[in-house]
Amino acid sequence: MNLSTHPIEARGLRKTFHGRPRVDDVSFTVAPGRVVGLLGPNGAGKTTTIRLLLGLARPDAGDGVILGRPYRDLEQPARTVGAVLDAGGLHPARTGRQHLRIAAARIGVDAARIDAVLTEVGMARDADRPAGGYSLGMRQRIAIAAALLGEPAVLILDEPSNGLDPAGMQWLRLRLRAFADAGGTVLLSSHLLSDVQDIADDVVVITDGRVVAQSSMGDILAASGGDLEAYYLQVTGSAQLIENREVR
Ligand SMILES: Nc1ncnc2c1ncn2[C@@H]1O[C@H](COP(=O)(O)OP(=O)(O)OP(=O)(O)O)[C@@H](O)[C@H]1O
Repeated sequence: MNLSTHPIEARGLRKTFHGRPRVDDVSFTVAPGRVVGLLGPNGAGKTTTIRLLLGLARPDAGDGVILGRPYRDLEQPARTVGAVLDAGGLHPARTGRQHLRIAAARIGVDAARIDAVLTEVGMARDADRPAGGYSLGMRQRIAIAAALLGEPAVLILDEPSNGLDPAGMQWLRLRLRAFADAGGTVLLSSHLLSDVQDIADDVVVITDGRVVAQSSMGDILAASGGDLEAYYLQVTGSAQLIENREVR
């Protein structure tokens, strides 16, 4: 295996909850310099797949592999992989800056990085307010700042645009594009198809825990008349659902 070819690899991942497979034989790869969009309806298994890749859940079968190893076996996992999972996870009494200080100390990053990432995510002005008073978008910006803190080579982001305002979304698109263009590797889940259409090089679509489509964005747009949403609705079977529910 050439380690540099695919920094992110899902190899036959399977996870069962209460006897029902919720992630079932999921395989895909993400090459350096690529942004891959992980799409699928609510409950499809995107977050579970991401948790399996990040070693936060144990697969019943298959492997999640980052730079050739399971996440937990990486020498400096949090400096290798920047992750955004749940913007709700901030302690309400701690300020944004305190969260980043704790994260920086834990992963061995110089505290001087904190001001840099706070400025980058547009949170310098609000960094010393308790997170309990932050809006969803502000919490999301702190979560993104934490992911960038260790200058990772790989970003794995679960709905990173959640709560961001249009300027924040545009900043994130440009940031992720620049990150990938500099050789970084990005996996992001999102329901915002226009966002994904603008940024992703490749798309993996999951429905009911299984990969139902994976393709380059170029091929998808060529085949769908430039419309990722039409493609998505088709491959997830949602187009049929909408037709059946159409108000006459
Ligand atoms: N810890 C758990 N225990 C039981 N069921 C779970 C657990 N985690 C996830 N599930 C179930 O697995 C399925 C996939 O959930 P997951 O969060 O991965 O979906 P998702 O694609 O991220 O959805 P959404 O777009 O709504 O965030 C859902 O049916 C969910 O209820």
